[in-house]
Amino acid sequence: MSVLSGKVQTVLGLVDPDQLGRTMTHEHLVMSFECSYTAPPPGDEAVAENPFQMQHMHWLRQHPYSCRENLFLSQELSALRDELLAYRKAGGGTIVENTTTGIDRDLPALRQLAKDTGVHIIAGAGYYIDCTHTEATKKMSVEKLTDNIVSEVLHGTDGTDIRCGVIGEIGTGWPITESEKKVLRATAHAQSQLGCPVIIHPGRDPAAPAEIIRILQEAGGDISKTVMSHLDRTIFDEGELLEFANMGSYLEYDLFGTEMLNYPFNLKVDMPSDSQRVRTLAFLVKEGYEDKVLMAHDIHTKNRLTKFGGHGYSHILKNIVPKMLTRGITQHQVDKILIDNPKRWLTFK
Ligand SMILES: CC(=O)NCCS(=O)(=O)O
Repeated sequence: MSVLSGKVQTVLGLVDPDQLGRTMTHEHLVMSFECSYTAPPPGDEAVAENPFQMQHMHWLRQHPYSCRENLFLSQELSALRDELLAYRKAGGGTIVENTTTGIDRDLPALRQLAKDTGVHIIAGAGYYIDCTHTEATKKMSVEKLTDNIVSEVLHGTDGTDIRCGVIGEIGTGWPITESEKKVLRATAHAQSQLGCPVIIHPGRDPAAPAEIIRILQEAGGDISKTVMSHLDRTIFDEGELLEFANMGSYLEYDLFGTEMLNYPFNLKVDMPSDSQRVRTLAFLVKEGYEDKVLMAHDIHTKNRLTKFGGHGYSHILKNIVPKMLTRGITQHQVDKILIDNPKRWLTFK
């Protein structure tokens, strides 16, 4: 038993799990996504230079990663404060902030946002995908990586005493690199020491989630306390989805609000619509996975903020939940997905 057992760790300290309320388990508030910049389609360079105008909003939704300015959520603290106040008003209680080392985590800013708005914010420990690993990170042993992650949870990080309450999002690509495999093993070792929640960003291939679970399992991770993110753009076949669900992790649909015809990170992928996401959730609930499903928006670009005409952090609560209720998911099941499942996942063993 540690001092963390039975508690949830927010950027303002430990809280009782019952205090969390409705929880988005995969968001970003303060981050930079510069690592994922992709050049605009030929001919669109001028729009990409100056996109924050009404007439360019559709372009920005279709090409969010092709405008550098769009990749710096960290520049929008005042808008983020307004977003969180609106989220509370819409019935939200908690946000898991998945920004890890490599995409510019800013813990003091998260603490200030939590103080200003009353929303519980839980910060993420660990490392994002390979291309953001420094040379020093790549050279670290699994033991050293484990110690770093454990310390981020127990003592705080980035020169602060602000402690992380989950490990992740831990980034992986496809195929998974050697450096990412080391981080996954360190994640499992840290989790087995701490009894803490873990959340994973898989590569964009249907085989990636299962491969990650195998690596974590072999290293002693607790799959029942692990979330597999971004399933909406990763597994499309219902049979494969059920096979993966059977491995025992939480199943996260976290790109609600994302609308994109050509997904630049894998052009073979057809990004689903919100209606298709709801249909998949209804399928998983029907198949008996209502205790495993989680939801979020994974906001990581500016155009998705309401300030810029985006859907904001309250989209699920305001628009998606009513739709779920018309598609065979009961209010009791919605409460499981938004309250009970996050609470169980986030509570330290
Ligand atoms: C911040 C982050 O990693 N978001 C995931 C974007 S993706 O397109 O689903 O990989």
